[in-house]
Amino acid sequence: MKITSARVIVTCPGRNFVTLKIETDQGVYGIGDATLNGREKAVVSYLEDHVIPCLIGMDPRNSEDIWQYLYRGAYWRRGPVTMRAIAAVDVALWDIKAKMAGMPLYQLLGGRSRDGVMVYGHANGSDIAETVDAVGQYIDMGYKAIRAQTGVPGIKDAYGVGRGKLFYEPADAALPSVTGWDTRKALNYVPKLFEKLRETYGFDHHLLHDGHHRYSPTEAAQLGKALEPYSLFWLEDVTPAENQEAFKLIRQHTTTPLAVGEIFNTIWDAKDLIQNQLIDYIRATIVGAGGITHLRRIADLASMYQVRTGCHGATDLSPVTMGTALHFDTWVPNFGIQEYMRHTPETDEVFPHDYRFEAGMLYVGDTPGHGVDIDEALAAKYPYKPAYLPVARLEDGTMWNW
Ligand SMILES: O=C(O)C(=O)C[C@H](O)[C@H](O)CO
Ligand SMILES: [Mg+2]
Repeated sequence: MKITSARVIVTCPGRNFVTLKIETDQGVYGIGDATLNGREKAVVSYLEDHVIPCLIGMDPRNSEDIWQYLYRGAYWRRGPVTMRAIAAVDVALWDIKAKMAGMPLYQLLGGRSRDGVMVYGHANGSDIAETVDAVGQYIDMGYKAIRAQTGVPGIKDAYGVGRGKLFYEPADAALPSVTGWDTRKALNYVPKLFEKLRETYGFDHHLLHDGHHRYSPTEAAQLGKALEPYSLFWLEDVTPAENQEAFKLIRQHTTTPLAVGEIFNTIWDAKDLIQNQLIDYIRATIVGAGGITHLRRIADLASMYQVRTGCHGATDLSPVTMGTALHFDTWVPNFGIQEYMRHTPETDEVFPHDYRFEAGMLYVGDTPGHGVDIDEALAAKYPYKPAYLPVARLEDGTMWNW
């Protein structure tokens, strides 16, 4: 069996997506997501100029060997561009393998470990009152777990406050828009949001919050401690994770569970955090961390330390990643939760899929493969539009982490 062609499809049905389609001499094809929000074209070039020429003629059944070929063979290992390109190839090859076997992908991974996948949605508002309402709407839709982000008085365009009710779409401008940050103001305000949420809705739902890499380790510890009475499911990316040692300090001071890893590319980014039991949830996902082949290694390492999975699932991860993640989540023994930001109806039309939401859970279908396709004719109607993620500055102009 041979790979006969591989093509990159770029489409913007409301936001940009990069998709790889691999075709074979047996008429079976596979689809993989390669979207890197705000830097999409870098992955397009990596795939078209440096990966696809090597793939033609290879046996698509050898997905492990092809993964190693692309990872070791590049010599320049890791990084978001390389690992997204590898992920796209890997997912397309698993899709082909599962289609050839006539099975849904989760069967090839080891079958079902659960009936459905608990997801969390994104509630946000410009202040506490609006955010409390938004959380209520998610509860009414049946969600069991909800991430809550609020605007903070005195902070311009605080992280996580969206333009739409059901999703947050930060990549919104042809050049990066400038947002603000003020740690003191956030530290004073965010605990009040969770106090109000628990007062209003009680303790039956899981609540989550994303610090989005903004706090220092000491400030992160303060926030974790202040949130303890409200029993969060997790506090995410509360400090940047390049320096994994920093989490030791946070851990000494708070029992609020910690989640990290949506920007991780490989097991090496997560290794010390996991082995030192400095986090509770690992957020690495299919498209970010080299596809199924690599993510399952991260999950296996995590399982030894009782760290559970919590795959990233923002709107910049295409339905192909969402569908594939759901197969992974349906199988992975140490599953924790899956993020689920709804895509626009236009995106759902371009990427027909068989997963479905019901009562706070997502369920995979039994279509052979990962169950997500691309309508190429429709995709062609939505040309690429440059869109950057914002940047963040402190009040005095100092550049901060967005
Ligand atoms: O979903 C989350 O937790 C995020 O932090 C979303 C990110 O800001 C988004 O994926 C960036 O592209
Ligand atoms: Mg996040």
